[in-house]
Amino acid sequence: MPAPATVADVIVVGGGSAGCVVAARLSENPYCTVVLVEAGPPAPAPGPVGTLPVGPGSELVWSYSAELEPGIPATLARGRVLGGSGAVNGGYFVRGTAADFERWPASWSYRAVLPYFRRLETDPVGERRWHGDDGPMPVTRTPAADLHPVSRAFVAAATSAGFGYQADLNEPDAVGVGPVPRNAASGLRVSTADAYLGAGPARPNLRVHTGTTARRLLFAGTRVVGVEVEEQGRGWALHADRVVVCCGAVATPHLLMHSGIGPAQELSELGLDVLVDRQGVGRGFTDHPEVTVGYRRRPLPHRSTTPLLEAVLEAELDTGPVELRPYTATFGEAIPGVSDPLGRLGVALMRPDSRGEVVLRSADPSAAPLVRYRYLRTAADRAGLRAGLDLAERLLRSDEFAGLLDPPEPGAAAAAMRAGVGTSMHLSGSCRMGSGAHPGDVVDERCRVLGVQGLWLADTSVMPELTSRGPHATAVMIAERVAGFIEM
Ligand SMILES: Cc1cc2nc3c(=O)[nH]c(=O)nc-3n(C[C@H](O)[C@H](O)[C@H](O)COP(=O)(O)OP(=O)(O)OC[C@H]3O[C@@H](n4cnc5c(N)ncnc54)[C@H](O)[C@@H]3O)c2cc1C
Repeated sequence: MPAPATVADVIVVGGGSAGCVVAARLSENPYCTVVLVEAGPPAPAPGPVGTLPVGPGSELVWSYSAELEPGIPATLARGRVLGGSGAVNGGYFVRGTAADFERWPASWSYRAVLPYFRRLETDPVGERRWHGDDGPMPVTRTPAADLHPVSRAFVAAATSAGFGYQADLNEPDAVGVGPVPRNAASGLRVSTADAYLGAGPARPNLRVHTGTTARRLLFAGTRVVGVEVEEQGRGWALHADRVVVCCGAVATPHLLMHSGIGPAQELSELGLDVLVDRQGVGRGFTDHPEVTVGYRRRPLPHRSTTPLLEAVLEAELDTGPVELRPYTATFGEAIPGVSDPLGRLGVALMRPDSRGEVVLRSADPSAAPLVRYRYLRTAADRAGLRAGLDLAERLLRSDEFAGLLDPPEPGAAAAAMRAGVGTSMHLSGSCRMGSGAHPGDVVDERCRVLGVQGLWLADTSVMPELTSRGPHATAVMIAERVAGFIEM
């Protein structure tokens, strides 16, 4: 017997990095009733930002089948817990740059989004005109004196190689090497569930349903009227005439397609009814391909008061085309269930040309889609990544690293490239924002789904171009902004 239907002013589907923000901001209005639906469990107690609970068997992630290049399979993790991917991620919290937002519609210029970046954070570092003093997300950096020896050697090697030192990587045009801003406090990761929902007393006008999975959006004609959900095997309905989908860049296009919004031919071939033919749903996403140069570490004389695993990534180098990430822990130390004894310097291509797609494999909404990356399809992408790997090899062989590691053999960069590409897990842009004139546009500049009424998207799926930094801080900014568009 189905449970009774529930009615609210707004339903937010997906309680991840963005969804928690949207639900919290909308429910600041006591006259607006909000229901937040999250498939995963409630937020766990904040854990050390240097440990990522995403390894095999983790109960806090969705595992998707992915194909990075034709014939190169991979498993892709995304957060499945209140707080979403931001509750399990590496804690690097770097904004997109001013140049990144020049590639977005003019209404999302850096000038337009800066107030939302400031509103979401408390960051005592840097010039006040760029930063917020009283926002929910704490932003911290490892002090220079406490840097892990690997981070310290990396900063010294990069500056000796001619790269500028950048104390605040969240300045609008920041490039160079410097400490990584993190969404962490006292070494513990702070997700948006912690920062926006955990703080303060529960609000009577906000109901949070964890362990509840949205299967389909419900429509009357082309107006959204609610969401069909499943909780412990029972299906029931939630009703509202405003729905905000925040399921992340894989699950948002999946939910839209199962609701009849997507490439008509693909939906019809699976026997799904087509409500609106939108070619861009699931198509054209980008992510930062990453290849690491591995090395054998020597025993490290880490004498700071900072615990060794407080942060996996304390410092980084942004050159523009690539980002170099000197991980301070092996992946075996950082990810429970993973076995990898090598130290690693990651190299990620930050403005790749190659585009991927999220493809339905079944008409059953509980069946996971396939994520096809099509990484490194262009010569420019391959050359850009290769140049970054050569730089990584050079830095690791520099004097600054002497004594910390066995320098990689000459040719390590080429060998790393041959060994195959990995992913930064920054998948974005699978339901891109635009004017509506382009067949690939899925939402307008206020993030309303084109062709239907009452439906918004607010997560990394809407990014028209992936930022040249990790997307987490930008996801929170998008959520802050979209909440303002919906306010009752
Ligand atoms: C392992 C890992 C490490 C990363 N490290 C970094 C990093 O250090 N820095 C950085 O900038 N970025 C990082 N990222 C990327 C970043 O965390 C994400 O891009 C960002 O958190 C995405 O936010 P979102 O709101 O779009 O989606 P998510 O945070 O993924 O939220 C989506 C939510 O929707 C829920 N959901 C999905 N489908 C349904 C459904 N049908 N019904 C109900 N609920 C549903 C999910 O369970 C999830 O909670 C990392 C990602 C991963 C996976």
